[in-house]
Amino acid sequence: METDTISAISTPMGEGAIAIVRLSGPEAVEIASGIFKGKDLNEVDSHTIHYGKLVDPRTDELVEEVMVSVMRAPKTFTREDIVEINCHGGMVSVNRVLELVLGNGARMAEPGEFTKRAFMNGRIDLSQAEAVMDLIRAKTDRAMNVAMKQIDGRLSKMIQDLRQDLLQSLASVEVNIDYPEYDDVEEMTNELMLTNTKKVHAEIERLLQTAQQGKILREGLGTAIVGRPNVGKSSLMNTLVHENKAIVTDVPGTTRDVIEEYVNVRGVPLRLIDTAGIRETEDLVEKIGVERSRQVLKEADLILLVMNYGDEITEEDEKLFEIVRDLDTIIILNKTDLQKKINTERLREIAGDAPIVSTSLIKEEGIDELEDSIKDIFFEGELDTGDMTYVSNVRHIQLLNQAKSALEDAMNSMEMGMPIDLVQIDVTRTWEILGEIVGDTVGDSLIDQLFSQFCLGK
Ligand SMILES: Nc1nc2c(c(=O)[nH]1)N(C=O)[C@@H](CNc1ccc(C(=O)N[C@@H](CCC(=O)O)C(=O)O)cc1)CN2
Ligand SMILES: Nc1nc2c(ncn2[C@@H]2O[C@H](COP(=O)(O)OP(=O)(O)OP(=O)(O)O)[C@@H](O)[C@H]2O)c(=O)[nH]1
Ligand SMILES: [Mg+2]
Repeated sequence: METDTISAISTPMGEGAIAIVRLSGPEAVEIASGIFKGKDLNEVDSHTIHYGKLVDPRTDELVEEVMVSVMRAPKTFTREDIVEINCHGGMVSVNRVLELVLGNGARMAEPGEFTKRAFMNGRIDLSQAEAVMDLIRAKTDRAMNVAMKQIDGRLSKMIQDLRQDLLQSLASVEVNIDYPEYDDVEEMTNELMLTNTKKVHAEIERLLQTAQQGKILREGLGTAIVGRPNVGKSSLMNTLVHENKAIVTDVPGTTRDVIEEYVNVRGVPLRLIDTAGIRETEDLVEKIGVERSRQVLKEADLILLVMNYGDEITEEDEKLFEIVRDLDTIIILNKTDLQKKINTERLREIAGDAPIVSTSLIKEEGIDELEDSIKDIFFEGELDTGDMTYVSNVRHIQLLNQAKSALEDAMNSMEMGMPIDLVQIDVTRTWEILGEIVGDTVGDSLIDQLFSQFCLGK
């Protein structure tokens, strides 16, 4: 248990209706009581909220009018005593309250220190703590659902079950080493070890398969809108986000900067990127234009390549098609309300396997079809029930990959008939690596580093 009492502003910096200064630690109630006028907070029931005024005990000066919640350990977020001071949500007011608390025995909390205490005191494990952060950063409903399930401990339970399986086979090896005279024990041990490692290996592979989708759910499917100037890229952006985010004019070259927006299309979280049209100016086209879009294209998970129905296919278009050849691409044939000038046979040829969707953004036609094909690309036809456990955290993915290869070492050793104690080493290593995901076998420096990425006051 930590001995000091920490405090921080737990609401966003800025003007708001209410702001919260949170305290956690053994002195939390005592400190709050010392600056609170109204009643003795030491005497109130746990999980109750109280109206009163804050005064500076040294000067007797009135500081703020507040509501104070008192929550006693262990049934709290940190498992320590927690006091939350709800003050008027102004920058000056909330900072004054924080200063008052810090001047009366609390220490300024480090970023993520409340959640770190919840972890240290065993209320949540490391992957759950990380999910708290993911939840805050979630940009879409789906990303939030993934985080919520992880907070709920689903991934943790799966990992702990796998570790339990490994531990069981390790234990049986110990029995075998203790009683080497029983031949059948040795056989059973090897048998059990092999089935267990295979089972755990398969499960890790399955989890890793969810990782790609999980990462996209968390960060959004990076979707670049590209095409020549004036084809309707910004119009497409605005249509998909249902808002006029990007400026649309009939002047080619309207969009100068890359514009990013998060949007949910049929349950697929997209991070939409509107790019500047590739200009036809001779050297710019060759160098900066193509280079810049190449850069955006390289980082994108999905390309929306917009073409003009009322215009011929140009050299720039052909170049763009070459660049996107091996990427997930949807061709959007826009401005179908115009007189047809595009050679659709040629378009079909250069499009390769990419689906072509015809739209008239100005007439709001073809948008349903476009949304459908985005969904199809993401789910590749099969819609999941949303009941899966996703791995979405880069650190977890790395550890799962390490665990997988350690298990493969163990399986290879067994197949080659190596002594069981060699196998034991790899299986133990796997058990430890999996332990790092939930935080059972991690070092202090990693823990400090992880929590330091959290928000202040969390
Ligand atoms: N005002 C306020 N709102 C908040 C939080 C907070 O700290 N303060 N939270 C902070 O992030 C989130 C809620 N998360 C919480 C998670 C666990 C416990 C907690 O007390 N858990 C106890 C059991 C509680 C009970 O069953 O009565 C425990 O697990 O032991 C509290 C808040 C979101 N809203
Ligand atoms: N006729 C017609 N005009 C359209 C359609 N979609 C967009 N436009 C018009 O085409 C012009 C260019 O649209 P933008 O969305 O700004 O095109 P852009 O590709 O972002 O252009 P840059 O940013 O300059 O590269 C605007 O005047 C739009 O109103 C369409 O389906 N049919
Ligand atoms: Mg534009």
